[in-house]
Amino acid sequence: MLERLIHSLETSPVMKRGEYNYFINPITDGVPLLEPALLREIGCAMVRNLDLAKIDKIVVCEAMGIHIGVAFSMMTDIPLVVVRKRPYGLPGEVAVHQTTGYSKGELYLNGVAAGERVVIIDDVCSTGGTLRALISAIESTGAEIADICVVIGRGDADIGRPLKTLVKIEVSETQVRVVDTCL
Ligand SMILES: O=P(O)(O)OC[C@H]1O[C@H](OP(=O)(O)OP(=O)(O)O)[C@H](O)[C@@H]1O
Ligand SMILES: Nc1nc2[nH]cnc2c(=O)[nH]1
Repeated sequence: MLERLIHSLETSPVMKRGEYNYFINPITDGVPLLEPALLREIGCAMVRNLDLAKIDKIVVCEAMGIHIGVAFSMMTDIPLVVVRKRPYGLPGEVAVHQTTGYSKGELYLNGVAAGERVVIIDDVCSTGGTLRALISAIESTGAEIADICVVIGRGDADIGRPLKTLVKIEVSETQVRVVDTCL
C-alpha cells in the first residue's frame, strides 16, 4: 500500500521557484505521466482514511486537486465541487485570497450551501495557505467541514484544524524523502 506513491516521490526531481524547493511529481503536477494504478492507490487510501458518514460534497481546488477529487468522487459516489481560480459571478460565489510558498491569487467557491457537510481534499499541503483559504471560504457559507485530507504533507503548517496526510515528506535542494505514512 502506497508503494507507488512513495517511489514516485523519492524519485521526484526538485527545482527552484524563487527560494522555494519545488518537487515535481505526477500527483502534484500531472507530469511527466499520471499512472492509473497510482491514482487508484491514492483513492483507496483516502477512502480508508476519511470519515465519509453523511458527506454531501467533496471540495477540491483547481488545478491539482481535480484528478484526485474525480477518482475519489467516482469511488464514493459523492459529488465534487471544484474551487476555481477565476470568478463566475454566480449568486453566492465566495472569493478568498490564496498564498502559497511561491504564488498568490484568488480562489472562487461556488456550489456549497449552509448546513451541508463537506470534506476537503488536495494534492499537497506545504505552507497551508491554500487549505486556510478553502476553510475560510467554506466556513463563510455556513457549511460544516467534516474532514480534510491531503495526499502529501510537507512541513508543519497550522491550518487551525486536524489535517490527515497519506504521506509526510521532507524536501531538500535535490531530493524528496518520505518520513511518515498513514499506514
Ligand atoms: O500549502 P500551500 O503552500 O498552499 O501549497 C499547496 C498548494 O499548492 C499547489 O497549488 P497551486 O496554487 O500551486 O496550483 P496548481 O494546483 O494549479 O498547481 C497545490 O495544488 C496545493 O493546492
Ligand atoms: N508540485 C508541487 N506542488 C507544490 N505545492 C506546494 N509545494 C509544492 C511543491 O513543492 N511541488
